[in-house]
Amino acid sequence: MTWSEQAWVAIEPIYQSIVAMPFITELQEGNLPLEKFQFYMTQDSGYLEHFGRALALIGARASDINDALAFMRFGENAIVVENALHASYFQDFGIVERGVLEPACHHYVHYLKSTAALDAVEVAMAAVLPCFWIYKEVGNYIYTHQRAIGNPYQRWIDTYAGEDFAVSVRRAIECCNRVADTATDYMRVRMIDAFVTASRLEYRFWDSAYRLVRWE
Ligand SMILES: Cc1ncc(CO)c(N)n1
Repeated sequence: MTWSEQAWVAIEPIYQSIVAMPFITELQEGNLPLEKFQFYMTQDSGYLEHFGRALALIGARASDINDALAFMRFGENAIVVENALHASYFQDFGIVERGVLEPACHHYVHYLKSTAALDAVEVAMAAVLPCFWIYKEVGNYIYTHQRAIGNPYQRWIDTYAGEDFAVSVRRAIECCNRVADTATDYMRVRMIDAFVTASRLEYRFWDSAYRLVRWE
């Protein structure tokens, strides 16, 4: 089994709980309450900025020059997408400002930034992989299961179900497999742990948006 196949087996139960969660089923049906989507969007805007910074840092730390370039581009892209959110989605969905990072988002971005800065670069690459891979799978899942015509959230679905995003996802998976090939067993296990942790944080991110969890 490749490292990525092993990693996906480890998160399969988390992935199954994600696609069953009300945030996802209602997004798919187009009946997710606006307030919950607005909460998600503001948090995702903050998330993407910091995710972009973490990716650029991983790029700076990557040993292979092509991996460095790939991660720097991923980082740039995350921030470009953040700008697009600000420019269009914020207006479309009546969001005035981003606001503070609420607990789930705060936890996730700081986990990614500290892992990118202080852990082995292989572990950092594995920690950011769910952000690519789970979104791709969830985007495809919603796209194939949707029935609603005129879903207000269609553009969001199309972004993550689209081929442009798929290319980045394949590249990120390939990179993790390559570094895992020459890593020690201990390092491969730590990479899996990071992949599982970030997947749990993806679950939390959606769940907290659905429940509108804010700082006390
Ligand atoms: C929380 C989260 N994870 C992953 C992505 C996809 O890059 C996103 N936009 N938001």
